[in-house]
Amino acid sequence: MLHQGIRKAEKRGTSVLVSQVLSVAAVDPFSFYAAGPNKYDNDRTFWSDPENDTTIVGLGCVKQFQAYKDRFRTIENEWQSFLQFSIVDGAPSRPGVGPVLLGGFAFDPTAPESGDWDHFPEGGMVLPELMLTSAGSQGWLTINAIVNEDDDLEAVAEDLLLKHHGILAHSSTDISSKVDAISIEEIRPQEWKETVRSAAANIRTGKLEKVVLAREIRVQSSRSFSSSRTLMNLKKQQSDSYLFAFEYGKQCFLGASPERLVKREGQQVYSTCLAGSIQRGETPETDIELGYILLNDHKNRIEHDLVVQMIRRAMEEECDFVQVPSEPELLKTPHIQHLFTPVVARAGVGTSLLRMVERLHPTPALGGYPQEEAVEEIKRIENLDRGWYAGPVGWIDYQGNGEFAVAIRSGLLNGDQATLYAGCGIVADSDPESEYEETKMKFKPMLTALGGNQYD
Ligand SMILES: C=C(O[C@@H]1C=C(C(=O)O)C=C[C@H]1O)C(=O)O
Ligand SMILES: [Mg+2]
Repeated sequence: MLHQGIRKAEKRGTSVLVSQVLSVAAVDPFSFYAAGPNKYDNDRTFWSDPENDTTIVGLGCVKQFQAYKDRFRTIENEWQSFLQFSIVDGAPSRPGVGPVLLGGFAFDPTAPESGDWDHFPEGGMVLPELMLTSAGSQGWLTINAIVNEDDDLEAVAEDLLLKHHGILAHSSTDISSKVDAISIEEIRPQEWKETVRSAAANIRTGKLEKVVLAREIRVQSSRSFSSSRTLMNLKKQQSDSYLFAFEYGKQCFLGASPERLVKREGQQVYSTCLAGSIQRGETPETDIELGYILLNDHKNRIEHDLVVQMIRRAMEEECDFVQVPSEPELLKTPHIQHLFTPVVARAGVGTSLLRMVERLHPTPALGGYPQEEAVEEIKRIENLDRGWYAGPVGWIDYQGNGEFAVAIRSGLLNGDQATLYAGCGIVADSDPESEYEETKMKFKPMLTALGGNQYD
């Protein structure tokens, strides 16, 4: 394959991607991720979906796709032209194997920056050097190399072998899920409640119907946080969520989000409307009762219905046969239950996964309604650098399949410190105190994974 790649590079006068896929016995994705840092210092990516259909772990990076202006289209176009000169060998016809980009996008590239997210691009997706895709008992290893016309075949092959040797056999010592003592610092909670109060008042008099306001907390640990340990804990504790992790330098942004933005598999397109929240009950009876209250709560239904309305319209513009149930159901995660409406459609001619991401982001579940006014309002009043929080994170393969979730229930790990983010949908009759309690619930998945539940 490498040989063919170099010949193709000679013929075209350009560099060529050679992507070799090997079928491997079941490999534990967490050990694979944890084995990474020795050879792939701080350049790892992780993705898994709630159904465990596709878990993808990327180590290293052979090419970065980064963009600020028109970031979704730019990356899409660059990916497409890059793929024109590629050789893919051994790939089964299944999504997420072979050349795959993994990455994410900032919530709002035009928002002022605090410096916290300096290592993260406004839009950044990486093509890993070594990638594991696993699905049940099956696994595939994709090895990507970019070759040039004057490359020496043997040297390239040897280099690849040396680097990848031992990764699969490596058994990591870093994956015990033990957590350390942590302390939590809230950042201006009173000021946040005041912002919520005035945002709700503005909604009652203005043309904005909903705005999502987020806040952050800082967590300090007695030793450095480990992204592999945190991912392992999230996997155990939040098995019905998407897990994601993206390393940039010494920082790692990771989380367990219950919210799909959009998925594409062949011609099928899936999206999710998720908004409206209530706590879990302590007994099965109170849990059912709380679910019933949520399903019938006027304020939460407004929060939710605005999301359905917007997603339905966007899907109808880009797709055919859009199906949206008329009533929401409940989606229960260990710390919180939500109103949930799934959306299914068939891809329209000329649309693509990243085009759908662009069209949908930010939905009123993360921005507000109407979209543009809400994003402006967030910039004006929120006083938080969201960075990648609430932005789209996910993957796209060389055939256009892939999936993006919205990066909520997440945090930025930075040595022995972490910043966690949570927000909620503010509508006309939002009460600051109960919205504050709602954000507390939304911090719990990450807090529990990082250091046990000490936030009551
Ligand atoms: C913004 C977040 O969550 C969003 C807001 C919700 C709400 O306000 O009810 C529910 C689910 C999410 O769409 C978050 O978790 O940070
Ligand atoms: Mg809410």
